[in-house]
Amino acid sequence: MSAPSPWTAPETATFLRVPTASDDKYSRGVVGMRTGSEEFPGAAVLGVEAAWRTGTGMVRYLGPRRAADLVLQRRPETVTADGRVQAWVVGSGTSPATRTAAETAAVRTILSGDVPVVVDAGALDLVVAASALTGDRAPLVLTPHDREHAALRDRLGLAPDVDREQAALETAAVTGAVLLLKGSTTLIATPPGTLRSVTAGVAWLATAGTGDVLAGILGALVAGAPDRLADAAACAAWVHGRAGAAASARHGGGPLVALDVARAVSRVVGELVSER
Ligand SMILES: NC(=O)C1=CN([C@@H]2O[C@H](COP(=O)(O)OP(=O)(O)OC[C@H]3O[C@@H](n4cnc5c(N)ncnc54)[C@H](OP(=O)(O)O)[C@@H]3O)[C@@H](O)[C@H]2O)[C@@H](O)CC1
Ligand SMILES: Nc1ncnc2c1ncn2[C@@H]1O[C@H](COP(=O)(O)OP(=O)(O)O)[C@@H](O)[C@H]1O
Repeated sequence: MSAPSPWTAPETATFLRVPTASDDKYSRGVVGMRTGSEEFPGAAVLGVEAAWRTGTGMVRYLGPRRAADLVLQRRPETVTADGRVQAWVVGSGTSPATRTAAETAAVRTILSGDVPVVVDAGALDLVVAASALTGDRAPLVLTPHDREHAALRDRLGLAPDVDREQAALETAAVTGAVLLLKGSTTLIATPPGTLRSVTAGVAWLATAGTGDVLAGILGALVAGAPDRLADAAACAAWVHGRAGAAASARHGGGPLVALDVARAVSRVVGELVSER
């Protein structure tokens, strides 16, 4: 296996879409988010803020009342009515232990649809091996951190203690999904066997909620380019990393909080696209 190839700033800049005179909110892509719960309502706010800040035509948020109220308080632009979307984000701020049967059914319907889905945190338990599928399934990007990846592999019957890069490629191949494996080095593995790495971040990103922000960034990018999941994943990780660095730099290189990272995304995107 060859070493992963590093994803670069110029690749990120080229990937990012800038609206033109002929765009409207729908042509730019709409991201739908089923995130947050009574337990973790803040994750909904973080992901929605990040999606808006990445640049998207619309964010639809569908979640528990308390989370929806908090989302609207922070971002009244958000649409809380169901409707057509070009990408879904599911699972951030949810837990299989407390997920209702109705929510499980709703997420399963999304997973078996044809719109691409970012599957994070508490929805990863609903991902099955591609070989176990009897019908169609949406194109997926899975976004576990290392512990969530280990749990996913365990459930899929894959060996523990495999080299991280090799394991990422194997999980992608077995699930048929793009795998974005979070960490100080984030890996993006694809089912056919490509492997990219992203090290754009800072260690201050090791704080609660930054993964929820990443899922929002990725959802927005997928909605704008639903046929380029692996590039969207690498681009999201890169933008997230730089936003983390920018958020820390605003505080003298000190600690950041997840909402700072989401807020910094607009500037990171702006600077990248103005340089191309
Ligand atoms: N603001 C929000 O709404 C936020 C919401 N969030 C949402 O939370 C959900 C769960 O995500 P997660 O990554 O925390 O879950 P997970 O991998 O299962 O980790 C649990 C593991 O950690 C360990 N552990 C726990 N406490 C520990 C300690 N003090 N010191 C050391 N270890 C400790 C614990 O070990 P144990 O206690 O069992 O020994 C277990 O192994 C998810 O939906 C996410 O989106 C987050 O993004 C945060 C911000
Ligand atoms: N030491 C680190 N250096 C750089 N980035 C990190 C580090 N630790 C975590 N990150 C990044 O921060 C994010 C953490 O996500 P996650 O573990 O899902 O947190 P949460 O569940 O609290 O939102 C990921 O994007 C990860 O790549």
